[in-house]
Amino acid sequence: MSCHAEQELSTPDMLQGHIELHHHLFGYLKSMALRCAADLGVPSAIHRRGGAATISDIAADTGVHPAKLPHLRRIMRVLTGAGIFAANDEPSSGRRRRRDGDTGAATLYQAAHGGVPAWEMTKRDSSYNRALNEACAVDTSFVMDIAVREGGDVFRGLSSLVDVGGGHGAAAMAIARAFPHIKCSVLDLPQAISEAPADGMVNFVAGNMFEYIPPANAVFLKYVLHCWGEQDCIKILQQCKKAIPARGGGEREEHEWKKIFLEAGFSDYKIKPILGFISVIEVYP
Ligand SMILES: C[S@@+](CC[C@H](N)C(=O)[O-])C[C@H]1O[C@@H](n2cnc3c(N)ncnc32)[C@H](O)[C@@H]1O
Repeated sequence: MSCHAEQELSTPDMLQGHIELHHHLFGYLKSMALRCAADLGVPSAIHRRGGAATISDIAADTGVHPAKLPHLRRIMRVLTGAGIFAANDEPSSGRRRRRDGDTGAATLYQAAHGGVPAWEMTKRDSSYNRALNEACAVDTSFVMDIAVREGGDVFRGLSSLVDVGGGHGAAAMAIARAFPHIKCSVLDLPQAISEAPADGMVNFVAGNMFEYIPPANAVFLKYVLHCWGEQDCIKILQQCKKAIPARGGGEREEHEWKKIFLEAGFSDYKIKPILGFISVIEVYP
């Protein structure tokens, strides 16, 4: 047996490894989904409909509550991907959004933990808190080093950034390493911030993103919004918007000028350098 751990791996190899790890991590989903479909009697329901049924038909015939339709749709998508069922595109099959109220009062996590939401559990159970923060940090530092290398252009031109729900700061640190001039902060709940590594690279702020986000040129959110229903996402994004100062006058890059010119109705423009960094911009109607 051998292992490639000592070798320098290319980005595609690293990403392939990451995908394979996720396949193992979530491998149980297929068997759980299959068991769920069998317990609900989905195959018989389809059979009784002559071999083809919509998700709504299946829900009606198996007694699945209408509020759980998005969940049934996801289970069927997993099993279709696994080749157990086949799908024609239903008009609504593109909808993947989770809405507040879809799941009733509690999420699956809450149902499995006596009604306690995940971020309340991190406050109550220090070993769970540590495990979750460390797991996020390890995965995030791996992904972010690659993301910054491959798509780091989005951070160019920023002087400050706040990573909201940034945990132990792995993403903010990757950004700060690649762009040392960007003042990076992390906002997270006190139980996450209290154990974050204080290396001076990143400024940690304990708080609640529903109440206040420290001001910065840009707000970064990674693996945060997917934890929340629609209404909560809107509240978080409203706080994000408040944190980013409205843009007044200032220096702009070419693509930013281009957007303004085109939105103003001009058809084209030309930038003519004339002296050092001074240029003339011609704008054509
Ligand atoms: C799934 S983790 C993602 C962590 C990090 N962004 C990453 O990708 O590794 C979600 C984070 O949101 C934080 N969080 C949850 N509720 C929060 C709130 N009300 N205010 C600030 N952070 C919150 C959690 O503590 C946790 O660190």
